[in-house]
Amino acid sequence: MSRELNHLPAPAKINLFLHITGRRADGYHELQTLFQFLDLGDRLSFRTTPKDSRILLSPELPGVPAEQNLIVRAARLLQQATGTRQGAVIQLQKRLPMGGGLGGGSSDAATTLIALNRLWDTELPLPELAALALQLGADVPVFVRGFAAWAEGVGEKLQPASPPTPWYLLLLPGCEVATAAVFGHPDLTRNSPPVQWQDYAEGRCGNDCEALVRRLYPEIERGLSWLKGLGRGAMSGTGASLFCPFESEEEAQRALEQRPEGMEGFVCRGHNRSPLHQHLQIQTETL
Ligand SMILES: C[C@@](CO)(OP(=O)(O)O)[C@H](O)COP(=O)(O)OP(=O)(O)OC[C@H]1O[C@@H](n2ccc(N)nc2=O)[C@H](O)[C@@H]1O
Ligand SMILES: Nc1ncnc2c1ncn2[C@@H]1O[C@H](COP(=O)(O)OP(=O)(O)O)[C@@H](O)[C@H]1O
Repeated sequence: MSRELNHLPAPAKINLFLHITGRRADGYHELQTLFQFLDLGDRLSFRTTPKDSRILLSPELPGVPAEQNLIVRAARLLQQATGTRQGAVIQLQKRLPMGGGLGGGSSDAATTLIALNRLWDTELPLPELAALALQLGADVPVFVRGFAAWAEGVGEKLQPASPPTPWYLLLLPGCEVATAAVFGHPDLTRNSPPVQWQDYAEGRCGNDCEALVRRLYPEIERGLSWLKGLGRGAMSGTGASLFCPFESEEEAQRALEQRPEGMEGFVCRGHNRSPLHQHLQIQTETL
């Protein structure tokens, strides 16, 4: 019999700081970062097809053929790992900008792994799902685990963390930044000394991609210099999304109304437990 899960959240993440501490022999970069979730994201609906193993996704994303979409790749990976012959019909409501440093594609993939693992009764434990997730991208495991985390390695070594959960103004300068292009740039800072939690707590951590990305993208420079005039404005991941914490929703809302012309913005809240895990009542703290 066909089973369904509808309107599941695929939340955005932000990197509260991002340091690049080295480069591995395979070209991937060693990071230190602090991930937090936002109550803003894509939505996904799933219906299983017990007698048809195809994975059907609609709508297709512009410029991303279905077989390259992380949702379809996640579903196929779970089929391969478990040997299930079931398929699924998946609907995507895309809200997060692509290449926005908010991890939208990675979060879609994680929501797919968690939803289909439940609907297909394949029952892989979360740590095993997180190991599969890493094959899809460095950012996918944190969305599977579902707790805000201090991350090291390429982003897969995760320690639960409880940073403050302020309101944020999220500002979208409207450009797409390719993660691979930033990591491949000769001018990127790649030798930050390792830091500890105390360094973050005392304001000594930033985003090592920021100087380069500001130089390459004038719109990001414009948005970030405006946000830094308001408070602790920062860039998420390799860009392009920008954020600034506020003590109240009203303050964030007032800032939103004065945002630079031509830029989209949202007021949202930071969460140390993923909205997906809250929605499905997955016990993250027992991991
Ligand atoms: C930088 C971060 C920080 O959260 O986020 P985004 O800006 O993409 O959101 C992530 O580590 C991104 O993770 P993710 O977007 O999953 O990256 P992947 O698909 O694994 O990698 C894309 C490309 O970036 C480079 N890459 C990625 C991660 C890493 N630690 N070192 C790298 O050098 C590689 O060239 C890789 O081919
Ligand atoms: N479901 C998906 N949603 C968004 N992007 C996807 C998806 N599947 C594959 N991609 C590809 O991954 C790239 C990075 O997407 P995204 O995760 O949104 O940005 P970022 O890694 O900067 O946070 C996109 O430009 C797109 O080519």
